[in-house]
Amino acid sequence: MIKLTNIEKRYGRKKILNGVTFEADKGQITCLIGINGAGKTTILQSIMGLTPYQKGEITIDGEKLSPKMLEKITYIPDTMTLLPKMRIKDAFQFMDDFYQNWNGERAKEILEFFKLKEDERISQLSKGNTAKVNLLMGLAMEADYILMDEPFSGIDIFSREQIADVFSSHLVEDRGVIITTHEISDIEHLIDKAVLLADGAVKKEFMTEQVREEEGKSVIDVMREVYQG
Ligand SMILES: Nc1ncnc2c1ncn2[C@@H]1O[C@H](COP(=O)(O)OP(=O)(O)OP(=O)(O)O)[C@@H](O)[C@H]1O
Repeated sequence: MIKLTNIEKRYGRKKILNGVTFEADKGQITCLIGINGAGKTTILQSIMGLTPYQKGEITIDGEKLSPKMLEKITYIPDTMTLLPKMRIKDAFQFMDDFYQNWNGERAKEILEFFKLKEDERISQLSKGNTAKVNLLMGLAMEADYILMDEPFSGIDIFSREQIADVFSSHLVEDRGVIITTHEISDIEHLIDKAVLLADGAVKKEFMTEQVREEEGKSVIDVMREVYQG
C-alpha cells in the first residue's frame, strides 16, 4: 500500500498541498481527481521523491521512501521522456541495458496489443501513440506500483479505448495503480477508488463500487455533491 499522511507542500510562499491524506492499495486502480492545478502531479512527484515536501509522511508497504522502496514503483509522466531520434526498438534496447527490472517480453506483448511497430521513430508518433508508448514503457517495468499522470489526456476516443483495455487486462491486474485525471467520464468504469482533491486537500475518498451499490451514485454524482454542493 502507498500511504500519504498529512502531506504539506509549498512552492515558495504558495501552499500547494495542505494536509493530503489517502491510501492506494495493490490490486486496485486509485484515481486522483481534481481540476487543473489541484496538485495531482505534485502528489505523484512527492511519492517518487522528485520534489520535496515540508510536512507529513509517505510510506510504501509500511516503509518510508528510500531508493530501495522506489524500485517498487514506476512513474509514467504525461510527457515523452524518450529521445525523439530513437526508434521504439532502440528504447527497448536502452531499457534492457540499463534497468534490471525491465521486462522485454512484456514490452513486446504490449506493443502488439497496441498494434505499434518497433521500427517507428519516437518523433513520428501521433499524440495517441505517444501516450501508448509512454504507458508501455511504464507497464513493462517489473514494479508493484504504477503512477500515471493523465494517461488519457488529449487523445482520441479509439486510443482511449485501447488504453482502457490495457487497464482491465492482466498487464495491470495485481499491481497498485494511481492515475490522475481532470476528466473522469471516460474512465469511471475502470477505477476502484476515487480521491477527490480541492484546495490542496482530499475532500473525499471512496470505493466506486461501494458507492454505486449502496447509494446508487456514480463518481460524477459524488463529484457534483463535493464540488458544487
Ligand atoms: N515548479 C513549480 N514551481 C512553482 N509552482 C509550481 C511548480 N510546479 C507546480 N506548481 C504549482 O503547483 C500547483 C499544482 O500543480 P500540479 O501540476 O501539481 O497540478 P495538477 O493538478 O497536476 O494540474 P494539471 O491538471 O494541470 O496537470 C499549480 O498551482 C502550479 O502552478
